Amino acid sequence: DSECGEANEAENGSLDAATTGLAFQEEPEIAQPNETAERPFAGPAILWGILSSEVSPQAMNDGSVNFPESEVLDMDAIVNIWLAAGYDCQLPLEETAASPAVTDAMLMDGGESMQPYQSPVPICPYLIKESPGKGQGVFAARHVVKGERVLVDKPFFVVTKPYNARTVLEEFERMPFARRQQYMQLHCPNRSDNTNMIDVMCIFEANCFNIGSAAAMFLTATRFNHSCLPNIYYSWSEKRDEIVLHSMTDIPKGEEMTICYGRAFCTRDQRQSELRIYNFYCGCPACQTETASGKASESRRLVMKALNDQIIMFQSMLNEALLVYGLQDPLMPVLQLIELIKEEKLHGELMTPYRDAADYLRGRGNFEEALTFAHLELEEEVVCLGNDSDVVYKTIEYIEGLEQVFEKAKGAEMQECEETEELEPGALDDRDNDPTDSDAEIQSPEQTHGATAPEEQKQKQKQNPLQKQKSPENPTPTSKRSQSGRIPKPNTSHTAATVELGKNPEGTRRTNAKTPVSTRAASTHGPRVSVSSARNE
Ligand SMILES: C[S@@+](CC[C@H](N)C(=O)[O-])C[C@H]1O[C@@H](n2cnc3c(N)ncnc32)[C@H](O)[C@@H]1O
Repeated sequence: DSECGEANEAENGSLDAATTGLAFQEEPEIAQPNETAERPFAGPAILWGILSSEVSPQAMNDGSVNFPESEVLDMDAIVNIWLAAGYDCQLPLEETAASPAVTDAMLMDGGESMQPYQSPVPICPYLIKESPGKGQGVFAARHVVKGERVLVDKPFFVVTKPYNARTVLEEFERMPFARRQQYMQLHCPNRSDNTNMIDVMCIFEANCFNIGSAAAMFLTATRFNHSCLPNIYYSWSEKRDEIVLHSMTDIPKGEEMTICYGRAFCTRDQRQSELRIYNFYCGCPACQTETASGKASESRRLVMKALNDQIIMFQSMLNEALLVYGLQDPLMPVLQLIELIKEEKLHGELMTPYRDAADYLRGRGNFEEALTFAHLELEEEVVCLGNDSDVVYKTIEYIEGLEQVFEKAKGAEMQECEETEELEPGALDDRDNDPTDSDAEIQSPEQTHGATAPEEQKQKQKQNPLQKQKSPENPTPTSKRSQSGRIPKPNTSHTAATVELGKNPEGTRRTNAKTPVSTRAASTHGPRVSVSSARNE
């Protein structure tokens, strides 16, 4: 039996050739594992121990095994041995160490000191077992800390999109027999007794992940069940050709680890309808709308959806259009969305609005607050994607860019202050009292977009020669308090800011694409994968 423990009901190899037009070649049985192999050790060490009998159990146990560079293991052999031996991660496990974090060093050298990800506890954090009413599921085999890399999985079956039954079956047919066996052992919500072709498609639909231009299946990642309040974030690394799963919160030993198959910013009915293709009804706390907490979640998500739509609309509008229509400050829905996401504990959804806030503030010339949000984004990314992620590198670059413009702006302001002081001693004091200079003051939308009409702005500048129009090209530091020259520490209580739509340095990242791929993060932190029917894309 395989790790899933699920009987392979279908008769492998008997795919109906007459129906599919595909020949189905029998291949030799998979290799049996070493009967004498013990199983007191975890993960790769077990496999390496099986394949290399010279390693002492003690060395494997205390982590002193050095896997020789020359020993490149054949992944197929590993998987077959692993599965045939029935190994999983049900091991005596220790409690845990600290969560990975963004270090000052990482920020100081622009990411050069970033190391390959290392698990705080070198013991497999999960086990796969029956999850009542859901088939198999993945559970915490020990206490898992926030930000741990729970799993890295390579696809074993990939079909280019758009796919159809024929292309899926053709790819299926190309796989070696042992792989087809593994495929057939994956979860099939409606397994038929004799029509394997239908089972192949049913398994595909229930288990495939969108990975950019393709849909892919994984042996272990597919075992994660869904929750609308997930504790695991998954991302697809194009470069490394693997799916990476991280814990978004601390997960106590024994708790199920879940991912979100669909969109987060929508109502229960919308979510349930999107999940229909997986043939189950989600009973997570957010879907139990008859309870008080379910009701609260439902109202939050309704507002989140509205805010998200509003942000998408703002991002597609030009500054001028916002001014003409006198629409509200576009930062406000972003800040509200951030607060609701935090209340709802949808941690994986924070990265995009944090960047949105940073972009808006940067566009406004408020670099200090932009930096604060960029740091918050970075922290979330390290938790959800790992400190070796390309996205993290890019965010560090973004922060560096922001720091540079911030420094430049401070230099310009200092120079201007000096010049003005020479001309008009005492002008600085006036400036400090000038109400138009407060970056921490909230202004109403009318104040932002109405009262600061070009004529009036000119007038203000006349009155106050120190105040420049805030724009990325002609930036003005936010206040004298922000001139410490240090990277501001993240501060979540943001009340600031009059902003205008800034130029998003990475282009428009929000999409309204009809896809179950969650929210707008797709192109920011993506390609974001989703267990979903790739045909929807
Ligand atoms: C990708 S698989 C997940 C692993 C699967 N449970 C297994 O046994 O391998 C998706 C299937 O798991 C089941 N499932 C996932 N999340 C569920 C949930 N929250 N409640 C009930 N069933 C769920 C559904 O049958 C769905 O089609």
